Amino acid sequence: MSQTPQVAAPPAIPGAGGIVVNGLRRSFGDVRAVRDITFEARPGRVTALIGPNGAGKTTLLLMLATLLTPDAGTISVGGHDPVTSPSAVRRVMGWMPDALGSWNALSVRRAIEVTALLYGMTTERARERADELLSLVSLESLAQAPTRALSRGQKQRLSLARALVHDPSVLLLDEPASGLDPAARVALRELVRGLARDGRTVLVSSHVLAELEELADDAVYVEGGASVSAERLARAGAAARPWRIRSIDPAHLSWSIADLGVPTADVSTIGDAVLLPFASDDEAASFLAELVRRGVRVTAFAPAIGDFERTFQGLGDVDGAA
Ligand SMILES: Nc1ncnc2c1ncn2[C@@H]1O[C@H](COP(=O)(O)OP(=O)(O)OP(=O)(O)O)[C@@H](O)[C@H]1O
Repeated sequence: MSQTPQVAAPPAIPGAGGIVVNGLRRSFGDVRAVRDITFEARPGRVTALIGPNGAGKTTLLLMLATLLTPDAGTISVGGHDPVTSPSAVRRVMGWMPDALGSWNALSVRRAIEVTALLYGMTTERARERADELLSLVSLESLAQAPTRALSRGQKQRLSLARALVHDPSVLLLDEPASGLDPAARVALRELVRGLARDGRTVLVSSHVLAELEELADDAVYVEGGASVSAERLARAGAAARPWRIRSIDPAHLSWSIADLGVPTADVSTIGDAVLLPFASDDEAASFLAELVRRGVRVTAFAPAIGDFERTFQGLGDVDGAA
């Protein structure tokens, strides 16, 4: 992705790359879909947008993508305001919606070319760009297929190709991995990480937290239309999380756990692994040392859930407004 943009974007505000959102609000009639969202997504990093169903994520993305006007608050995308300078934002921003739009009759190649033409590229350059992107998202073999014939995962890849046509510096990805098979997910992760490494700002919305753990550097949590405060996040992130423990001798492991005074209610099993909650990494490390000291032959000892998931689950347990 080292293409020179074919459409020169107006100069962005120096030092104002990335996405900066402050006090954003948007209602639909009586429904306050977004009531107070504030966050920053920085260039060179992948930022996860995390929240339960109906939290306001899609409404937020639509406002960032210039497709919906906020009722209040400010937005800067790559240094431009989507409300006052929507065309400038569209030039620097690539948007991958959670479902590919129509254009059913067009071939895959043509769908990319037409997008490139809409961004003002010449016919020749649009063709070249289609070649580059078909290869990038591994759709060369389907270049002539009508887009209606694509599977869900193939449509996702075409959608990503279209979002990248104009080599944007800011990328908004809504559930990008949905429908992708495991190999395509790994390829997507590597592609997105590479795009961020090159200095782009990437904001990814997904419900699959395990996937975001491997993809994102930072996270913004949204709940009931509002971004969650740093203070609440810190409390949620401090909640105990389960660790998965395995041993060559499961009976010795179980017996030692009981002998160490762990309440039975805290112990659960998945297959041949034991799950135990620890309040901190320090507590987990001490417990492991004790197991080893007792001669338990431990083969695996690791958190069963990642940081994003622990925080997400912890938010359900801590009190207080977002
Ligand atoms: N056009 C609309 N008209 C009325 N209500 C809407 C509209 N769009 C969204 N909403 C409401 O706003 C709230 C936030 O919706 P939004 O789609 O932004 O949530 P989300 O976080 O993307 O949810 P999900 O994770 O389920 O996709 C929901 O209560 C939804 O019903």
